[in-house]
Amino acid sequence: MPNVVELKNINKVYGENTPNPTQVLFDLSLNFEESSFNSIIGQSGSGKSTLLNILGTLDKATSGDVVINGKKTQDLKANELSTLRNESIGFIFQFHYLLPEFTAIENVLMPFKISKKPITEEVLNRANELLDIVGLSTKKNNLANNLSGGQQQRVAIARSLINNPKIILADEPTGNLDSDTTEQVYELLREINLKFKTTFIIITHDRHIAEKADRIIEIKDGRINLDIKK
Ligand SMILES: Nc1ncnc2c1ncn2[C@@H]1O[C@H](COP(=O)(O)OP(=O)(O)OP(=O)(O)O)[C@@H](O)[C@H]1O
Repeated sequence: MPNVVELKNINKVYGENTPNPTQVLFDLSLNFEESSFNSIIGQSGSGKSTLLNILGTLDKATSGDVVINGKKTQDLKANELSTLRNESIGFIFQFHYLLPEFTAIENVLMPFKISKKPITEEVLNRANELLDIVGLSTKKNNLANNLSGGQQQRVAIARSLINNPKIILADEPTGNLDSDTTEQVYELLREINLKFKTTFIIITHDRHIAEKADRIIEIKDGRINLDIKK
């Protein structure tokens, strides 16, 4: 399978021009194949979120290259970068950031509303299909506020898929959920991975969950400590 994301010699220094710069990523290189299901583990403070933010072009590396879908992101202008991000990458966070006063389906459609893109019948059908896939077809019109934590995270998963991204980046997507719901949400992510061939890169502190991925990458002190492909 071709690579969908490539990181080449990534260094990240926070507070570069301050008296106390801190380097948190060291010459890190990683490739992720199309349709792969990857987990990233590592101790608190090892650099996982920093890495994911750089992968998702939400943050810039101090040096090194990030290539997404064959495009070197450093060469892109801010608007080109946000287009690439919107079209290619979906994000799932520990805290789902749903809008509580909007319904499930309105939240799924929110990326379109925010970017003021027209909600065509095709988009609406996709939102409905995604809510079916995440098991919420009967809750489409419920306010996000009135859904359980697991259901809200399912809405966030559906929302991350509305643009049909090639890549989903997830930072502790089940960090907030009990263990049964965690299992269910992971099963769901795997199902989506197989159905849509979406590449998943998931940070988790849960080793048991990490073991379910095709590949486990452990970050330690800003470097790759383990890279196990099954
Ligand atoms: N904006 C920032 N400015 C300065 N230092 C930062 C910033 N963000 C993160 N750091 C530092 O960089 C290091 C790596 O942080 P990061 O959040 O990437 O780790 P992590 O592995 O995701 O941790 P956790 O599992 O606790 O979320 C930490 O020492 C953190 O304090």
